[in-house]
Formats: sequence, C-alpha cells, structure tokens
Amino acid sequence: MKKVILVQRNEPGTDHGTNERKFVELKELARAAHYNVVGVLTQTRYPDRKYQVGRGKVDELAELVEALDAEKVIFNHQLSTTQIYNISETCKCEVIDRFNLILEIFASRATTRRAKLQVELAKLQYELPKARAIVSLLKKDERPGFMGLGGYEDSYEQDVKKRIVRIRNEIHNSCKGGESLRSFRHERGFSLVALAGYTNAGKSTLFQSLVKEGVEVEDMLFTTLSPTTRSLSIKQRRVLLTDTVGFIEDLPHWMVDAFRSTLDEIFLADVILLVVDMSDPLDVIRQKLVVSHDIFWKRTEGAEIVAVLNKADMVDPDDLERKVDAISYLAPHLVLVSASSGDGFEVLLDTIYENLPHWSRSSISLDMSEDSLSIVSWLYDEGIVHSIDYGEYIVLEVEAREEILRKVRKYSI
Ligand SMILES: Nc1nc2c(ncn2[C@@H]2O[C@H](COP(=O)(O)OP(=O)(O)OP(=O)(O)O)[C@@H](O)[C@H]2O)c(=O)[nH]1
Ligand SMILES: [Mg+2]
Repeated sequence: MKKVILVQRNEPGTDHGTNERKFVELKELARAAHYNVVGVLTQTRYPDRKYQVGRGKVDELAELVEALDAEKVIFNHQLSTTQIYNISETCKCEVIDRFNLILEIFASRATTRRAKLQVELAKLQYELPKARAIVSLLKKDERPGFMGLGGYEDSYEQDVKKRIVRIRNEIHNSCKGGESLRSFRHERGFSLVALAGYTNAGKSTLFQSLVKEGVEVEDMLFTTLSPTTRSLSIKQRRVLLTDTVGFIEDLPHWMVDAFRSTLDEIFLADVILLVVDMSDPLDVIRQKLVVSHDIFWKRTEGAEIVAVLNKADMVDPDDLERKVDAISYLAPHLVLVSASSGDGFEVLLDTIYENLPHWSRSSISLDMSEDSLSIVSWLYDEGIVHSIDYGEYIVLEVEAREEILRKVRKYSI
C-alpha cells in the first residue's frame, strides 16, 4: 500500500462539524483507494488569501513527506495546476486533490465498458482547463522533451478536446447494453441483487460474508464475472450478488455521470440492498437514506429496496432501538445486521428471498420422449425442480417465472 499524507483545510466561517465530516470522508476515500495514511497536516485558510497555500506550510509538508517517507500527498480541496506543480516540486512527490482521488476510485471500480468511458470522460473534462497551463509550466522550466516543439501547447489542448468528443460518441452508442444483459441473466434463471450505499457502510464486508456463508453456483456462462459479482443460491433461488462503489457526498456536476455509470449494476437489480452504517449520527443516517432513495427512484423500475442496517455491534442496544424507530418510516424493509459478526444474516437472507421477483409453483406431466428430456434440463436451468418422477410419464414439481411455466404447460399432458 502506498504511503500518503492528507492535507486538511479548515475554513474560518464554516462550522467545525462540516469541516470535520469532510475530512473524515477524505480518510474513508483514501482507505477505499487502498492508501496507507501515514500523516495529516492541517492548514487554515484565511479569507484574504483565497487560494494560497503558504510557503511555510509547503516547507512543513516537504519535511513531513521526507520524515514519513510518503509517496503521495492528497489535498482535501481543489488545487490549481500551478499549485500542484509547485508543491510537488518542493515535496518531491506526487500531489493530487480530492477530485483526482475520487476519479482514481471510480477508475478502479468501473466494470462495464460504459462505466470506464464515463470515468475517462470525467478525467478529461477535469484536465482540459489545466492542459494549457501544464504545458506552459513545463516549457517555462525548459524540461527536456519540450524544447523546440512549436505549437505543442495548442496541439495538446486540441488532442484532449478530440478525445472528449470521441468518448462522448462512444458512450452514446454503447447505452443500450444494460437491458440485454439483464434479460440474458433472467433467462438463465438468475435474479439480480446489488449492494449499494455510502462509502464505508460495510458493503464489501457484507459481500464477502454472504459469499462465504452461501453456496456458490457453478455456471459456465459466468466464468467471466467481474471480481465484484458472485453467483449464489438463496433457498435454491439463484442470484447474482454484486458489490458496488460507495456513494460519495458533494460530487461536482461534471463527476456525476461517471459516478452513476459505476452504479449500472444497481439500476439493473431486482433487489437493492441499501447498506447503512448505524454508527453514524441519526441525522446523517437519515440524510443518507433520503439521498440514496432519490438516486434509485429516478433510475430503477420496480426494484425492491431492502435497507440493511449494518454495524449493529458498534451501537448500544437502547441507542440502536431509538435510531431504528426514527428511520423506520423511510424504508419499507429494514434488517439489522453486523456484517463482521454475521448477526442477522438469517433474517437478511429471508428478506432477500421474499423480495426476489415472483415465481410460481406448478405440477407438470410430460410424456417420455427426447423432447421432454430437453424440457426437463431447461427447467433445471430456469427454475427450481422440487421433485421429479420418471414413471410412465415424467412428473415434475417446479417453481419458475410464470412465463416459463406457461410455455411448459403447453407440453403438459
Ligand atoms: N464493527 C463493525 N465494523 C464493520 C462492520 N461492517 C464493516 N465494518 C468495517 O467498516 C469498514 C468499511 O467496510 P467496507 O466493507 O470496506 O465498506 P464499503 O461500504 O465496502 O466501503 P467502500 O467500498 O469504500 O464504499 C471496514 O473497516 C470494516 O471492517 C460491522 O458490521 N461491524
Ligand atoms: Mg467496498
């Protein structure tokens, strides 16, 4: 893990709570990006020096970088190109800001082609205003490789612009993939369950524990599943469980598309497990629930939302009860769990099962023929075969989507 130093800026006039929460979130983001935070530096911003990072602070930072052997510095606020350049020169290590960090996280979690394109687009849009400044800074310093390149400045900016146009087109053409992926999975008898929620809520911990506890379904077609999706069986129903990138507060508008595209798996899901960190203060929990529901309503069709109230082990029982009562009106299904201890998993699995798309149960008799045998194997793929008797006829008790049963009934005698 790369060693990093975080720089927090206190803004006089902003209340302490807001500063503090933003900084806690930066730490969570650094952890999510797999950095090892070895040091923290606090800086105060004075109203008369709007975007300055004082000389003394930069020297202090450089000393800290050397002493702690840090490889990267992450600022909690946006920096100008000149600042990034100057600070990284003094500190002799890479310098990024909060937005670069968030983009790094998106990039590492984007699984679909479309999500990758969206992240690339956001990066380029962020880079564009800086493109010209970067080149002139490098030129000023007469770095090798930039000598005698007349017109380079312009062509670099042009190049970024061209790439933006090309990626926009590609995104436009690739928009239709999601739906067919969903129907393909449904046709294979899988329901889709996605873990969603704010960063640090415990989604990945829950994902790992559910996968460990459950029975994994072997399916040749899914050998290429991304590392964040697993096929599981819940009371014989086959589901694809997907972990997703956490929601991040206060995203600038140019980042929202990139963020949402990393959530494609959520918008396709039949059941969304909205993971909530119960150790957060009540008003934070409430606000996060409301914002999450907002994001889902706009993009999902008929997905069931189950609020998974996690980290129950970290809150004392009275407090927990009070919090659960206070938010119960915000979510139709609530389950209290501890992802790390496994408490509440049984109820959770029951609740997921109850909210999967409806399947019916039916008795079917088929004559003994080759066609019937292929129908039987199809039913094994598509649904649950509760019992099967091979006698004069093949008699099955099956559970599957109504559509499937309707087709099969045509052959039933
Ligand atoms: N005490 C306690 N800690 C938990 C529980 N679930 C998760 N954690 C801890 O919370 C932290 C965040 O957990 P993750 O599973 O990485 O959270 P996440 O939602 O996947 O976070 P992102 O991927 O960054 O969005 C880790 O340090 C976990 O060990 C829980 O039930 N109890
Ligand atoms: Mg995670």
